[in-house]
Amino acid sequence: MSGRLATEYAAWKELQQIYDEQHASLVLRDLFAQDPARFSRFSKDYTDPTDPNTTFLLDYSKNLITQPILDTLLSLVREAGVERYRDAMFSGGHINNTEDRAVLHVALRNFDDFKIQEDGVNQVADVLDHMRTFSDAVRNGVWKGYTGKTIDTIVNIGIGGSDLGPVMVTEALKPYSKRNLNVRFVSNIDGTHLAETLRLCNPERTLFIIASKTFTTQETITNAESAKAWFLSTAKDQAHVAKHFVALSTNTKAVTAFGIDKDNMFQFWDWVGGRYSLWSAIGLSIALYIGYDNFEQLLRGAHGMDKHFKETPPENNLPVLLAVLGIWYNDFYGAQTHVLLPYDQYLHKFADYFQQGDMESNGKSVTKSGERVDYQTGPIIWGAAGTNGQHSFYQLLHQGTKLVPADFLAPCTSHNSIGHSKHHRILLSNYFAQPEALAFGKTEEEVRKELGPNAREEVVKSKVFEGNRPSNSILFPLLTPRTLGALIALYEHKIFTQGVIWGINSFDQMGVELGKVLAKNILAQLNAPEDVKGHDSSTTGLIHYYQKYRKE
Ligand SMILES: O=P(O)(O)OC[C@H]1O[C@](O)(CO)[C@@H](O)[C@@H]1O
Repeated sequence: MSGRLATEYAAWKELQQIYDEQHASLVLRDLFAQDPARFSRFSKDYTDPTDPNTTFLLDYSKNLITQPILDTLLSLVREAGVERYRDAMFSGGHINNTEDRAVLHVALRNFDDFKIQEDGVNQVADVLDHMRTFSDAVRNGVWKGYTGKTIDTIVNIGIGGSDLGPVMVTEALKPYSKRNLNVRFVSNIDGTHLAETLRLCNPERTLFIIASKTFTTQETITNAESAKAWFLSTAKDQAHVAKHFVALSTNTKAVTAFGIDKDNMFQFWDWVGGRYSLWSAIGLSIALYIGYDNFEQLLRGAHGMDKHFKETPPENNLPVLLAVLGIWYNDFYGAQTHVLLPYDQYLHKFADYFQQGDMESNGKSVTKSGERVDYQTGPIIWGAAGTNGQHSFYQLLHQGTKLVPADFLAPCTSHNSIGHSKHHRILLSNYFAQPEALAFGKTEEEVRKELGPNAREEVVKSKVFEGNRPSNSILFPLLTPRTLGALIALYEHKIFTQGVIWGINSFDQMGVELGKVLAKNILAQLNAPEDVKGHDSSTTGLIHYYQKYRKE
């Protein structure tokens, strides 16, 4: 167990010194002017080691780095033992030290390549087989509802990692779906989410997937109970539940207590973290929606990236490069956030997904050995699909006072070539233009030249773009299941690498517990004003106000 403070590393101290001495002179305009080979120096073509057709380009030349800075960042990787930790993860080491668990989402997409020893790993193939058989049966119409009709709607009930991955991937891979099968997601405990979804469902033709690793999550279990009540209000007979409810969980006892047949349960294991679980049985809604073969392609794409991450030295290792660039801004430039900007409508949930993936993993302030960090850890992740973001928050990205490192992602070819790809050409012209504008800006001199000698001073100043705002660009031929798998795994391993450098445990989520406990206590006090006890005056006042105005 490492858990060393990152500030103790020699490379960290060196980076601080480099930042102090050089940051004022790290100007992208100059760096590009000085080095005509900057793009080829700081970009990499990725080719899946298991499939030459899965490729993408990572251009990281528009970052505030020089080769010596990058070398020092990579020394930090070596000093922090990233490679050792990576190997420990891949071999089933209990790197989730607070919960004493292995971290083996890589075993879910391994296809017998890496040798991994851990209970349950030898069952992965069986669960995948179960998923294949079941999803084929539903998609082919062999699996029927209680009145003999085929299934036309899947409703996944789950939250957090049991929701966000399937939501993101089913949106991203919509072109691969069988269009006569709808997939819907209910996550929020707010009854509106379930009610509005059920309005769109026919109980005779709806399959509910109850997705919960623990099968104790209040939101999911409450939504599942209400969905079952809704179903039984039409189906009447409890025996019909078996044809319309399946469970994805590690908790067999709770699943059977809920009334779901053991045969209709898809198993996974405690070494699969919720936010890393879309590759497991939690991906059943994905397999149902896009077909098992496409789901397997997604897994294979992720496996290719796993192999790259495991076998490539840091200087050519794409997740490692993204990780250290993030650290450079987060810890030395003081950037608080990182924005994900996919120029692909199908990826419109990508940032939402990695909000949990990154922030639940690296939003920690003590090291693995329990020491308070004296530096910044995980950034705030946010974003939106281009070009919508441009008409919303890009003003701040270009001219605001905050530094927001950005990742731009786009496919060279769209799945929808309407207008002879006119839309896509316009979209991509923006994808190319925005990082350029962020990096190189527009000088006062350029503005004056453009506006002429009579321009008002305040107008001139307002039109200046300082530039020097860093970004990465990721460009891929087409958004396929395999490419998406690779991209997700790229970011997963970036998060892993950063967590190791910061010395934190990226695989627990203690920070979500306190609110849950307080809510449970408050729920028992909501009936009468005299029950409201043990709170501060603000919380008490808020609950009293609610009690005065609520209607059942
Ligand atoms: O799958 P479960 O056990 O219902 O948990 C759902 C989510 O709740 C959390 O534990 C906390 O938000 C997440 O890590 C997890 O993805």
